[in-house]
Amino acid sequence: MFHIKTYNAIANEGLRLLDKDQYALNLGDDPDGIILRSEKLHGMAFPKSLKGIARAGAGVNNVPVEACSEAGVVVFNTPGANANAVKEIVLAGLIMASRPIKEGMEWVQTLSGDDVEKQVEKGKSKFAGTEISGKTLGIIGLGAIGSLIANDAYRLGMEVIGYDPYVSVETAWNISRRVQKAQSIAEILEKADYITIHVPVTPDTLGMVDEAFIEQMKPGAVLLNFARGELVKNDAIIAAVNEGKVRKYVTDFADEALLHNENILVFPHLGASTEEAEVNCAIMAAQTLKYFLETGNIVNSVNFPTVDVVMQSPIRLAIINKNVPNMVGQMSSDLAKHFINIENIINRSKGNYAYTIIDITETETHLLDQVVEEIKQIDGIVNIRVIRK
Ligand SMILES: NC(=O)c1ccc[n+]([C@@H]2O[C@H](COP(=O)([O-])OP(=O)(O)OC[C@H]3O[C@@H](n4cnc5c(N)ncnc54)[C@H](O)[C@@H]3O)[C@@H](O)[C@H]2O)c1
Ligand SMILES: O=C(O)[C@H](O)COP(=O)(O)O
Repeated sequence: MFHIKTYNAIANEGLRLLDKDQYALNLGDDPDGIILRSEKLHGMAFPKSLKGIARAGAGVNNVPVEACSEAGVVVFNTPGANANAVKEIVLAGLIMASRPIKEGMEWVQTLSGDDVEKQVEKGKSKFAGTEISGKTLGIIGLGAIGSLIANDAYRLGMEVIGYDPYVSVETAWNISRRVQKAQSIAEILEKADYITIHVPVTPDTLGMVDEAFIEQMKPGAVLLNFARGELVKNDAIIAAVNEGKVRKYVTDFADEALLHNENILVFPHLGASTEEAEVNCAIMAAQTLKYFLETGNIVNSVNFPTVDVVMQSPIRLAIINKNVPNMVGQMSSDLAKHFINIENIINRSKGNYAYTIIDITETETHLLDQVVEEIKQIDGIVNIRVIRK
């Protein structure tokens, strides 16, 4: 029986993939796996039982990924599962920044009398706006979300220019050839009337929108941030909006300092909050975690390499080890010493850690226990799991 702890509202369509005879949800304090959305796990003491954390969503900055690697906990996310939802809200943000739709709708609710129609026609000129068609959209980060926005904004008549020095080959194939590729962020800032950011928070991107960034923007440009609040220095953007240097700031990340400013549109972190995205994310998170717990195979992990091998042998050893020389050699010689036959072995690394899968022939329990103990003693082994077919 695997124990799974959930945080936040995880759609049932995902949770019901965890069959009741094999999985217990939110029982006890020793989970094998966690499924969560934006709950912050920083500072959490990991129980020894914990093997994997699945983020039903894209951003993993709420999970202490480095500490998870050290503890041998595999962290997963759900690439692309909520990208369409974010794309649609960004398109809404682009239009809301261009036309005072919300203000106009609020105003019309204040009217009364049998000449409402006449009042509307008289007063509506206060709510005229501009169109996005013909304007230039600069996109920073052309991953799952940025690439969808690029294609649709082009279809809506915008000139689109994107910047992403690490874009994946798969995503690059899906981006329209009409989308121009910028060589630098400066090129985006120089040309774009609207700028939208779709990068993760990393030490490189933290606070990337600062005074120097804003200084390079076209006067009166609009900034949209549906990626993370930490990417933008709030003091800098508030000052720029108040001076009129930035026409509107549209963000999905609330902060008291951003509220009650008519030129800052704050959404309550709604980017991924659609029925479809919540279901997609929950299903992908549950499937990925289940696959890992049951087979040891790793897909969609942010801290360990992809290792996806059909299990044909009766016993699999799934080992997390430091990425240092001679690990595989030492594990193999421990097995050889006991005449245990290796049928398949794979070792892949990512950064400072590696993942090794060793499929072996049927082995008596006492012998298996002994060799597992020996492998555990090798300097650099973080943890080892025995999975039976
Ligand atoms: N508002 C929401 O509800 C919501 C929903 C989903 C994702 N997000 C946020 O959006 C981010 C992006 O999501 P995604 O699904 O597109 O992720 P993704 O991994 O598919 O794409 C991120 C892209 O950013 C690029 N990148 C990384 N560093 C960069 C840099 N310094 N300059 C330019 N490009 C850089 C990567 O190469 C990648 O192509 C997530 O990390 C998350 O923080 C927010
Ligand atoms: O990174 C993400 O996927 C989003 O920020 C979604 O967050 P949520 O699952 O809390 O809505």
